Amino acid sequence: MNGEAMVGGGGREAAWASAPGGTAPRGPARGGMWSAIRPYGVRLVAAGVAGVAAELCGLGLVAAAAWLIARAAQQPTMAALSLAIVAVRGFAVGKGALRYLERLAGHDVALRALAELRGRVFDALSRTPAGRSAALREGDALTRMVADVDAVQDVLLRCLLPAVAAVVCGGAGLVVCAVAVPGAGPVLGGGLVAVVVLAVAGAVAGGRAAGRVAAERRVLAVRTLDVLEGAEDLVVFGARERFAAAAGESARRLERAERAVAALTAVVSGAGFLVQGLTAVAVAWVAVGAGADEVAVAVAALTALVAVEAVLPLASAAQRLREVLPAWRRVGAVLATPPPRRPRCPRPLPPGPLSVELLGVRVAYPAPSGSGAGGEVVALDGLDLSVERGRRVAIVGASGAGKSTVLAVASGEVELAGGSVLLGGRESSVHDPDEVRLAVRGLTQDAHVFAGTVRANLLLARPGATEGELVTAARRARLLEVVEALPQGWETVVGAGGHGLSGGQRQRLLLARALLADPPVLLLDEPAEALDPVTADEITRELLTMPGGGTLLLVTHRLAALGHADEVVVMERGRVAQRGRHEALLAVAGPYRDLWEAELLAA
Ligand SMILES: Nc1ncnc2c1ncn2[C@@H]1O[C@H](COP(=O)(O)OP(=O)(O)OP(=O)(O)O)[C@@H](O)[C@H]1O
Repeated sequence: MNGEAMVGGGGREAAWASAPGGTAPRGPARGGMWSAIRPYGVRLVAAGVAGVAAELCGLGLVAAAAWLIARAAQQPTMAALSLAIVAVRGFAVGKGALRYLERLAGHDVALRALAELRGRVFDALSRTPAGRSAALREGDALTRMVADVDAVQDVLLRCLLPAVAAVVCGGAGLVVCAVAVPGAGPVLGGGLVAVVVLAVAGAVAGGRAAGRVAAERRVLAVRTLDVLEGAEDLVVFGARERFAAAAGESARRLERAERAVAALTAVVSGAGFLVQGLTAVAVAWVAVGAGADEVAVAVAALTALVAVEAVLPLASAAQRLREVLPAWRRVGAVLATPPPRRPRCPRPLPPGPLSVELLGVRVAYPAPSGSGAGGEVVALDGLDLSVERGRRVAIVGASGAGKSTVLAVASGEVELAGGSVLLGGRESSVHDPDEVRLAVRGLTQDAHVFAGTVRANLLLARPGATEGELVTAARRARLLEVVEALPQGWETVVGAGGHGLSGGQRQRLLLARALLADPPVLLLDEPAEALDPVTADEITRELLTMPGGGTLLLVTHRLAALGHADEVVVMERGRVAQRGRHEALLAVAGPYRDLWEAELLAA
């Protein structure tokens, strides 16, 4: 989690004044995918109408042309043909123009809806609770963001619009055919039903293959990301070939699954053309048998040909729908992430440092997928912890004891499975979540260095900071000596993720940024982790003794400087095992003394 909360859903928020319970969810309206498309409903209907009209023009063109050719063979006067000639020209021009309009309006809607949807998915991913975000932000999330969201375009352009046009045009063809030769109507009806059955059968048969394609794509995305992001580690550990081979195997499995889908598509299309030809022949045969004249026979047969052709896209639409439905559902699931709840009348936080109280807090993360553990990992198990305003408290404990989760709970970044959090004496839920996020923040383990100058990275925390404040924060974080040694000082440009800085320099920059923010509750998660022990202890001492500042919750593995902390909290398996002053804790046998002795031994 990034304590700086760079990403938020503010731009797309909707007021949910009618939500019950005094609080209202914040963010985009629920309703998932359709709510992103609904604003463009008029354009979508226009695209549908244009598509239907284009198909009808095509039908009219063939029917009028058939009539014209057959009638011309009877050598009537020119006047008897003039209307049909105009109609043929009109239908031909109309078909082209309307098809163009349909494509224009359809793609316009699809692209607008995609842009809207991408923003919403991005918002939803950014507010996904910590437990779930770990899985979502991997390669799988990348697939969802890109391929799954793109699939929505296909639902509109390749499923919905062709299906509407097919149904209307098939029905119109049936009417024209039945008017030309009444007995031919049921024959054409039979052909149309056969195509619909073929479409459904193709979609059902292709469902499993489409599911395999989607699953293989996901696996390939995750493996590709592993190979790209972990390239250096893979080379160091000599595992590059193995990982590349696994990614290659994934790509081959995807290819096989896609071939299966393509083969089925070819079979369904071939069968569709066969039905089309047979239907036209059968209609002509029935028309001749019914004693219709050659004009009616030509009109009925060619209309049947076009009507079935118009319905043929149903097969590919149904198959594509089967393929994109899982993507549609996955994006829907991401969008269904409940937005943080915001009180109807948020209470302002009191000024100055705030007290923090965690009462019976329980936090459970879903067990990592693929771990085989199933269920959940309990990170905090009924934790009670109160920190008075302005106090500087160190939180220590073995790895996995729940220290970082305590910080995430205090800043409201993680969902509680039980208990409550009080800030400044009031339930934190009565405050605006954005205000809480600004008031309770600092340095998290996965804080990010942005591409830009060192100065810009620091000012991100407090754009209005003076040069003096900048220098003080940098000095406290031992960043000043780093800045002075850089070629362009504060204006030195660093790459995304701190590229161009050493691990320790990056850590100092992130700490300086957190100190510059100077919030009412400062959270620092292992701020000196990447530094040598002497500097780490110096910085810890500085953080615990610096004048001013807010309430401090400092997670650390270094105990040497904790004599300066107002209190040390020792955590074990999601609970507070011990708490008190450093000296008092050392005086009794217990986990703190064990940690201390382990540190001495390591030193
Ligand atoms: N996103 C997550 N998904 C699943 N489990 C998680 C997640 N984050 C933390 N956990 C689990 O919750 C427990 C507490 O994690 P936490 O990060 O709070 O421990 P910690 O004391 O800060 O550890 P460390 O000192 O190693 O940073 C651990 O068992 C961890 O595996």
